[in-house]
Amino acid sequence: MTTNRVYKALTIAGSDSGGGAGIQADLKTFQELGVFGMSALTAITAQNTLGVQAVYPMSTEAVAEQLRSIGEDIGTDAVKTGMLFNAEIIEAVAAQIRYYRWPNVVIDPVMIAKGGASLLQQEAVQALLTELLPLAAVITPNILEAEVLTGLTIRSFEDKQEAARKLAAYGAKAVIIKGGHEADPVEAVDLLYDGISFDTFIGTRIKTKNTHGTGCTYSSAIAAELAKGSRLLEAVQTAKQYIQAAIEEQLEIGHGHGPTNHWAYQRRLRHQEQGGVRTV
Ligand SMILES: Nc1ncnc2c1ncn2[C@@H]1O[C@H](COP(=O)(O)OP(=O)(O)O)[C@@H](O)[C@H]1O
Ligand SMILES: Cc1ncc(COP(=O)(O)OP(=O)(O)O)c(N)n1
Repeated sequence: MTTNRVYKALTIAGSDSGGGAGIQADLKTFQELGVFGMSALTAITAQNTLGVQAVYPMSTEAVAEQLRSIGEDIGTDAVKTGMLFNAEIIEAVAAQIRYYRWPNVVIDPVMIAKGGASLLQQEAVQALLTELLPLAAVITPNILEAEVLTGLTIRSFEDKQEAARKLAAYGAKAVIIKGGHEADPVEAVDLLYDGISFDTFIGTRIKTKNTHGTGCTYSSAIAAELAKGSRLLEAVQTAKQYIQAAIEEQLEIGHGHGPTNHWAYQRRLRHQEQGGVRTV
């Protein structure tokens, strides 16, 4: 009997009852990319495609205890953090990551949901910068999050480069400034800085309102690929392909901003393997 090596990834994030973002999006992404997914819940949100109706944060004890359960028994090959909500949870998460020396920490600095609900208290920004960034293999802010974290106004490519350098100075090994919210009607461009040089990842911009959970999905895909042993550049390349497929093959779910499609990426790979012959 042969036993295959199982790669594991842990998401530390909030629950989205509508299934589009948060822990639900993260676990779907891990599964699709062939990684065993685990979770530690930081908050429960009552949420759907129309917005966030309520937020119920977990106690720091509950968050720390979930992480201990994983650390004492299972371990992980990568960690992704999403909604962390307050400074106390951030400190508890950082302490456990340090204690268990978990590798491949991907930080998605979730702040505000699409409808405007706050998923991170303003006073927690400093804790994110000083406690979590030094542990990060990569941090993946969108433009607004990069502005809040750096205090810069980001308008140009040079602004994005400056923001990335500033975030790397906090100790993050790499920074990706995502371009999903930019005005470019043709391309969605993400900028990667690894502390030495810059790379861009270019996707075709899809005109759609169904982009709920794109940031969660993208950062989880990076974490899953790192868990399997990919280098950061390859991991981001795969994540970009995953998110492109997940946005392009839209799902019509709910009445607002619909979710990403987690079936799309593997379907495309199968299609390519079959020499372009599409099976239903
Ligand atoms: N309309 C779109 N078309 C193609 N790619 C997109 C679109 N919107 C976002 N993306 C991509 O999805 C990923 C997540 O980015 P973004 O939406 O900016 O994150 P967030 O959900 O954190 O705001 C990035 O790779 C970004 O370029
Ligand atoms: C529980 C929870 N976590 C994170 C988010 C934000 O997800 P994101 O991928 O940034 O997508 P939008 O909120 O922009 O749709 C969330 N909404 N809920």
